[in-house]
Amino acid sequence: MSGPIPVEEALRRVLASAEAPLGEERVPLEEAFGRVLARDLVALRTQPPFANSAMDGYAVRAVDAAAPAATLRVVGEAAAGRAFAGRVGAGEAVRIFTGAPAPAGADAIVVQEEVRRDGDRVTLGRPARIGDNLRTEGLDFREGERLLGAGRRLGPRDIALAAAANHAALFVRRCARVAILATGDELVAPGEPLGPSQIVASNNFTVAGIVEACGGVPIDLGIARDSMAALDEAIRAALAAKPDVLVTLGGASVGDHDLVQKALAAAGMELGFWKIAMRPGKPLMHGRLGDLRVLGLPGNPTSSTVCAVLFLRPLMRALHGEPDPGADPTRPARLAVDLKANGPRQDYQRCALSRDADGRLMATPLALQDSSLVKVMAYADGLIVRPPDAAPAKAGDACRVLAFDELGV
Ligand SMILES: Nc1nc2c(c(=O)[nH]1)N[C@H]1C(S)=C(S)[C@@H](COP(=O)(O)OP(=O)(O)OC[C@H]3O[C@@H](n4cnc5c(N)ncnc54)[C@H](O)[C@@H]3O)O[C@H]1N2
Ligand code: MOO
Repeated sequence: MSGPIPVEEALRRVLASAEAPLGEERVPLEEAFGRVLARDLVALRTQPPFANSAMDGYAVRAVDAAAPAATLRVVGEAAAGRAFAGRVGAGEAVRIFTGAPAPAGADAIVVQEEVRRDGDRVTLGRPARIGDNLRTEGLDFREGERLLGAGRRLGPRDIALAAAANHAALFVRRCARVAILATGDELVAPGEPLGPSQIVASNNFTVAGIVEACGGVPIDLGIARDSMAALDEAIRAALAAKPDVLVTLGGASVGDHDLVQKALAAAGMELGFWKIAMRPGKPLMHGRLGDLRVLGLPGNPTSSTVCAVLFLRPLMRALHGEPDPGADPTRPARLAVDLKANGPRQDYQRCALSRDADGRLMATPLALQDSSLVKVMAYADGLIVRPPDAAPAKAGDACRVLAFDELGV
């Protein structure tokens, strides 16, 4: 086996294993939130379909309303959903409400606060100009217009746009199914009785949450013990669940009880790579078991989380057909403290993020960086990314950070 590969190379190989986006399915609009469009969204209608009033007031002909204190005769009414059937003629006005179609002949709306009404007469407080308070047909969008591109993850405003464009259902990508298998004799589920050498499994919750944040469906395969028999059975259960991705947790390193890779190989997995030049997360494993993409995440809680953010998230974005799934997720910031030179592994330091007096993003590494610490991970705002062999850095120097809330993790 060759040595650890660089992070970029590992990401490239993980993304290559997505091959093509998952298939598409048609879902009602009510179920489209968070899904990824599989086809461009094209408007089925023009919005607004007719010129309409932006205000409650009177529809007039600007030519009649040019003189100061012009008085017009009110000949009818137009409300939202109920147009005025006639035409506004010379010296006439139509009472109109917000959203109502502009009557034929009218080319301006005078707001009601600026008129005096007396029976069927209305006297304008000031002259009107053509187009005043009118919304033109197609101001928003036109039938046939491409409104959203395939690959767009749908938020609430996108779904409103689809509704306005008269789509009752949308073609979206099938949600990636991600089976999650925790491994280790020491693990029990929260609330279960704990033996003397045991701890509570937590990584599976991080990964399941990240899967959901990426629009996927987590499939909890529970905890497998550190034996070939238990792992074989768990891998069979994983295959039966027909996931798109299998994530294993723990047992990825070199210890006598780290059997995950061996069990997967026995089940027919073709190993892609094992070990990356990064910290935490060095023993990450990637392979293929038939159609299934396998990501073996290291057991340390920080390591599994960092690997899920850096590799599982882009893999899911690729499976969902989102654009540029491997895009650099970092942004620029400044260091709040000095940092020592980095070693040969790309380093991901848990950090707090804040703004300085000038509003610049500042990154402060948290005091404890041990990869076993769940609390530090929960409290961190993000990660400072330090390239392999980075030189010592001073407070105020530029750095790159990955902000968890921006990535929804
Ligand atoms: N001789 C060496 N030892 C280790 C190396 C190495 O290169 N040589 N690498 C270290 C690094 S780096 C990491 S990371 C860990 C990863 O080891 P494994 O993936 O085999 O993980 P485990 O040994 O199963 O567990 C490590 C640690 O994490 C806890 N754990 C595991 N699963 C969960 C879970 N679902 N929820 C919460 N905590 C979990 C587990 O109890 C262990 O404490 O190996 C180093 N060793
Ligand atoms: O890579 Mo391990 O993930 O350093 O703790």
